[in-house]
Amino acid sequence: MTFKIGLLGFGVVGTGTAKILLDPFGRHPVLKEITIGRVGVRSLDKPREIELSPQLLTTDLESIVTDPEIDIIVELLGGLEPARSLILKAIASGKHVVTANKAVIARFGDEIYAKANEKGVYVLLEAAVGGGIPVIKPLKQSLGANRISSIMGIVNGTTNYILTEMSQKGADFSEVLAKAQELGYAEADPTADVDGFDAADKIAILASLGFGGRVKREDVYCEGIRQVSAVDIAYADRLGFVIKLLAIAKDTVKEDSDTLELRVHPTLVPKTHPLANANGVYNAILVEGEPLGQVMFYGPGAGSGPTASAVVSDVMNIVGILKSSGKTRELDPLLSCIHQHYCQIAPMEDLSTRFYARFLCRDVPGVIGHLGMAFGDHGVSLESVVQIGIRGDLAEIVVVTHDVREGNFRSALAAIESLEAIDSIPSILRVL
Ligand SMILES: NC(=O)C1=CN([C@@H]2O[C@H](COP(=O)(O)OP(=O)(O)OC[C@H]3O[C@@H](n4cnc5c(N)ncnc54)[C@H](OP(=O)(O)O)[C@@H]3O)[C@@H](O)[C@H]2O)C=CC1
Ligand SMILES: N[C@@H](CC=O)C(=O)O
Ligand code: NA
Repeated sequence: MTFKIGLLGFGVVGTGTAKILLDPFGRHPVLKEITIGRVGVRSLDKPREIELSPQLLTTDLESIVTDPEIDIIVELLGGLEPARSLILKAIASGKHVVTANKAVIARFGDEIYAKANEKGVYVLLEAAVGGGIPVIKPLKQSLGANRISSIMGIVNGTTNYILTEMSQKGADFSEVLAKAQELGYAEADPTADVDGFDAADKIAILASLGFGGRVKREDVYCEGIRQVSAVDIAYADRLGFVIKLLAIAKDTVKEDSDTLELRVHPTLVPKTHPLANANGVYNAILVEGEPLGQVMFYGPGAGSGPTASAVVSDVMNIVGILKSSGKTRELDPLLSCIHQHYCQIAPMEDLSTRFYARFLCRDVPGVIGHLGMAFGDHGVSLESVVQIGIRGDLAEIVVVTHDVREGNFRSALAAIESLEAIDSIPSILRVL
């Protein structure tokens, strides 16, 4: 039996996917039954890493998703359109879909899965989060017996690569970003990586799987890494932390409500924490549930081969189902998506966390006292106050707070900003 896939996109991940499919020796035998039927690209003239028969390549992507010969559509275009419309057309034509496109799923997942369920087809997305790390399928299947209380991790390879190079080699932000683009880690528009949008897409997807409800993408609070400076990386290091872009989804069960914290931001992570040692393009996702406790998924979060590994595993899963149960059976509820309700998201001002803040102060007597008083007035207690340096004619003061309600911390900052001794507050970061 042979199963034909229609590949939409033949870039970094599309090429990696074709490489695996064209070289099945030593891999799972089911791969020998999968062939590439058509490949959709934007430009037919572009030089390609792999030579495919020219008849396979087309710029008419619609003809691929409606081709009766194709069993599975693999969407590796990126971006919102035409990816969304092509996925919907593929579903309407009765095709199963595999996608690596977190941007589309995080925004249009409800529409896509509603149509897929109506049509009785699968839409699998292992490559969309954590690249090559198996995390979607474990969340859907292997961890299904648990009550998940938190999912927290490093889910963007590009920014982790940038932060690692900055902190370990003192590298310059834009040079490292260019290198990440060269290595095929970054999105077509790297703003999605740098400003945290890609990580926000991914945590929206993970939260939906872990907490069993739909998540509106716009509900994810999101800060990127642009404001992380070499100065803060160095202070963090002295204080025993590394700075990581964390994506966090946490159940905050209170007496009368069950809400989720949902956020992406650079975070000071204690060097002893398991997430602190995921460096470079590696991702790490720490899931906590009852009764399991903690489990961590770790591995390459981006790049051609690792991401293609996840794409092809999804294709194989669908082929396995098609081989064993034919095309007419009901969808497996552990592989499909059946959520109906939307998760309630807690407002950021109610978040309780530690903060790191760096102040530039006029070196007048008693400035630390003024800072301490302003914090105290708003119920913010300080874990450490470190007056470390002099920058020009200004004193640089770094504080780390105890856990504090974000709303209180922001009110304290507003009061501090108006103090005569305060020149500016160049950085505010959360601490794990
Ligand atoms: N790169 C990575 O490490 C990872 C990527 N992903 C996701 O995988 C997907 C693909 O990413 P990646 O391979 O890096 O992207 P690339 O930019 O390398 O490749 C995109 C491919 O899609 C084709 N394409 C894009 N738009 C159109 C269009 N409008 N019409 C026809 N063809 C089009 C391009 O054609 P042409 O070649 O002619 O330009 C190219 O072949 C994205 O959703 C990304 O988020 C997920 C995990 C990791
Ligand atoms: N641009 C993304 C690619 C994988 O999802 C990243 O850097 O993680
Ligand atoms: Na994955």
